[in-house]
Amino acid sequence: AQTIRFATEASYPPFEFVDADNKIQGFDVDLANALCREIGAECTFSNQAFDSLIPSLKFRRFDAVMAGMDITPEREKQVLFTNPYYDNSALFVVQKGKVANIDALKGKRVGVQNGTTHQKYLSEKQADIQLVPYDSYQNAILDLKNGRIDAVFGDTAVVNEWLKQNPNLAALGEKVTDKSYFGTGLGIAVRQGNTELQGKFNAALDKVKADGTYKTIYSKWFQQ
Ligand SMILES: NC(=[NH2+])NCCC[C@H](N)C(=O)O
Repeated sequence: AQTIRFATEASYPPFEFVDADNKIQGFDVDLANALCREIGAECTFSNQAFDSLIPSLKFRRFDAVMAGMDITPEREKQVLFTNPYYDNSALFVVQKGKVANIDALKGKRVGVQNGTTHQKYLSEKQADIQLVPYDSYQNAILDLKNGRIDAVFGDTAVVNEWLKQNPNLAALGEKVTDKSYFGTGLGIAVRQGNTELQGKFNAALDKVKADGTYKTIYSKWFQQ
């Protein structure tokens, strides 16, 4: 069978994380495995720094990137995306009672992961916020809990997961859905020109959406 090598950055539950047995798990992994079953391919996952995913894909170290990655016009200049597989938005998280509203984040320190749409959005749209870049969102949340930073900005489903694990954290303000950063949804990236794999993924996505597999996987990982 064909082998499809996926790369991700696995500190991003519920999309992807490393479990107690050192296995990469999550919504993206379950969905990728369902797609691979449709395609009749063998799939492998490896864990990389988020900002190295697109460069490594271009260098042919992997065949596909599935990492809670937003489809953006800027990334589309470098890679080819499948149709969106998840509707995305972004949200701030703070220590409960510490920050009144998004305006109050002016001059404050906000953690983001390097290479993400969150980093780009804040640097371009919220220049008054002091950005603190992290290699992983796990480290950003640790610093938020320790009070080294004032907020973290991440994908809504991931923020909801942090809120579940940390009763002392709270969401701040409304979801951000600016189309040029977060609006188009998450996609699987393949190399420019690899329309063959893109086509297989899209056909498999249609299939798992139609036969209920997608819904089952979705309900396993996201609270309704
Ligand atoms: N696996 C991860 N750490 N993903 C971070 C994704 C963040 C954001 N959705 C982006 O595309 O830039």
